[in-house]
Amino acid sequence: MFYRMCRDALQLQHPPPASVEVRSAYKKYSSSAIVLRGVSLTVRRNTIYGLLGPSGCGKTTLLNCIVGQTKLDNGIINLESNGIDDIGYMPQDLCLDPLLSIEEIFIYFGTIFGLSRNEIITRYKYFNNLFDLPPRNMLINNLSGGQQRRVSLAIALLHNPTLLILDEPTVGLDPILSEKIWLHLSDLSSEGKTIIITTHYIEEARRAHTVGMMRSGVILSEDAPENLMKCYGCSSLEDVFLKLCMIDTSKVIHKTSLPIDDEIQKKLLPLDSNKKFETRRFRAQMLKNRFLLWRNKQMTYLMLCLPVIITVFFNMAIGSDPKNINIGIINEEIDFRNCVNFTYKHNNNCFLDDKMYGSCQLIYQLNKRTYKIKNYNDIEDAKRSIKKNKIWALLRFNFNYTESLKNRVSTGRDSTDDVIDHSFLEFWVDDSDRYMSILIERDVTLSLSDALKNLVGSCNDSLDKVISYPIKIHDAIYGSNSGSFTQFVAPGTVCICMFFLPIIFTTFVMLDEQNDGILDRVLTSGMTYLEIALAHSVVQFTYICIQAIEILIIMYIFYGNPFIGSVTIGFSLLIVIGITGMIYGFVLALANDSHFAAGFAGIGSNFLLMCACGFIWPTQGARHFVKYTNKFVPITLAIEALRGITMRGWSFDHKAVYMGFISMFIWALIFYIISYALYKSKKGTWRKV
Ligand SMILES: Nc1ncnc2c1ncn2[C@@H]1O[C@H](COP(=O)(O)OP(=O)(O)OP(=O)(O)O)[C@@H](O)[C@H]1O
Repeated sequence: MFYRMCRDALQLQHPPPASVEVRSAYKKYSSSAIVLRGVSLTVRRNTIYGLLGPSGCGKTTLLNCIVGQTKLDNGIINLESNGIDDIGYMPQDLCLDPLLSIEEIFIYFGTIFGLSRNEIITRYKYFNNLFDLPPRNMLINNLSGGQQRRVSLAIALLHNPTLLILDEPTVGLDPILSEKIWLHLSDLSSEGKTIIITTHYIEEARRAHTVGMMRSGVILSEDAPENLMKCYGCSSLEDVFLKLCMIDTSKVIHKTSLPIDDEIQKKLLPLDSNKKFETRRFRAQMLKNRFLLWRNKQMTYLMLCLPVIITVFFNMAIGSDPKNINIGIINEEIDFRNCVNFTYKHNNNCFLDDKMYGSCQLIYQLNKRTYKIKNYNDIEDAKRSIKKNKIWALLRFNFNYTESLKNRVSTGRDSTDDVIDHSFLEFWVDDSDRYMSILIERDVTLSLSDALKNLVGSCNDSLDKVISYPIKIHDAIYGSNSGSFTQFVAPGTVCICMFFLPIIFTTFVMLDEQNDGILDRVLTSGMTYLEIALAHSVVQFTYICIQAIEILIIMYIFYGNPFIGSVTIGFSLLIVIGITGMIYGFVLALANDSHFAAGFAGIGSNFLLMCACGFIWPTQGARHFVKYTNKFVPITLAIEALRGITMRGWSFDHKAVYMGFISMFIWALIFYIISYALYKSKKGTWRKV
């Protein structure tokens, strides 16, 4: 009561109009974290308003609400300023990109606010003089805490805004510099600026025109410092604050529910009415990207080298048949060391007339296919060797193997059971590695076929035909008859590379943006998520094009994998895949708050995708529901399309090719919708809470 009378007596007759008005502001982060409990304050035009209060009382939350970064649950905020460019906000933390230099930070924020390069340089020189800034080429990361705060303050003042909101600008600074800052703020207020400043140093706030004392989410008192001291009969603001706390604590602390009157914010705050896209801000973001690419050369090299490394390693490691495989032989018809004494090759000999051994012929053919032969006498001993992985397979020739073959060939269907039995080659294999066992079986069968051809030699023509398989294999319609596994997997590898690399880059770059409040500060400067995403897309698109060219050159020119279709269509498909991967990267960045979680989600989803997309195994071989759903997995149809383009020369008019494109467009659209929905639902850094 006494205070009110005293205040009324001291009140100015015609106070300046309000520049910022907050009425009954309520904000809670959760039911147990009510931070603002009906804050009301008035900041007069061209004055300095010192917002004082202990740590955690809600000062930063209130400032965030004023700049529009955080939304009130209840209450009204009225700002005199028209647009976001009218506000200069210095957050409590640094919130500046640590990898940029001071000069680059000035250029970045200056461009956001539409300053010309000359204006930026002039402003830099001015602040350099005023705040004694470090050399302009120094990285933010390498500055001391005090130097960082000075740069941060200079950035908030850079575009000469009418309303300045400064969250503890003097914390940690030496007294001379704090003094300089306060003097400068006083000059600014007399030049027509309005300033809200928070500080822990209560006495420092004596220089403010008005002081608001805040505790537990309410303003306990608000007046000129000298009025407060006079009315409360104190000699310092510290004492006033102590007195206020003792008077009001009980009233304030227990007031936890929201007010009944539901007056909500009606007037749009500058951030809300900000345009979604402005060329100057897009240009600023592009500049920042360029600075960061230049600074972060390691990342740039990695993005350019990774496709090359993956493609080279793929061609070196995958698809070639294994060589020098150990195979055991039990040869009962002749000591295999003596094979060299007998005719191996087709020498116009006929095994019906000459002394030739079928076992020796087969060993010769296996040697030609680089198999290493190990001799065994005992079958159990040889099987033990298979179990110990010393040999992969075992072949056993009966003591009269060649003789039985001769009889079988000569007597045909009249051959006895013994003859038939002894003419069989016995074969055991280690099937724990299915691909190896298939290869060995194939090679043994082919070697046997070649060995038989040599054995019959020039016996007579019909015999040659009788012993060969009853099939005529003509030239392949697509591909070659001797196509390798590499050629089958190459399109899948290319598509996965083109899909996966943009996912990693986009996810990590977009998550980096939100690190340490950097995004918050930039958004508060007016930048929008759309501008950031578009500027990133330009960089990513450039990478996608370069990566596609690298991969095509290495996979199809350097390593000579078949590519008989249109290069333009193949290249376009890779670009579409890359763009879809990029949009999926946005989804991961929006769906996860940390690099760690996004990394897991990215690697996990890609692993699933690789299993189902037919990259390593034909989709027709999938089982159960995967068989019916794998074509709906991203890039399955794109891989089929690329295989059609490269191996079969198909063009756009072929269903497989246009379906590959259509499927990628649909997935891009789905990812876009998901990322948009995530963005809309996102609270915190990306959107206002
Ligand atoms: N995003 C959030 N979610 C939940 N609680 C939050 C969030 N941000 C702030 N708080 C809580 O709100 C309270 C007020 O925080 P705020 O940062 O506004 O205080 P402050 O007065 O600025 O403190 P200081 O001077 O230490 O910066 C704190 O208890 C804090 O833990």
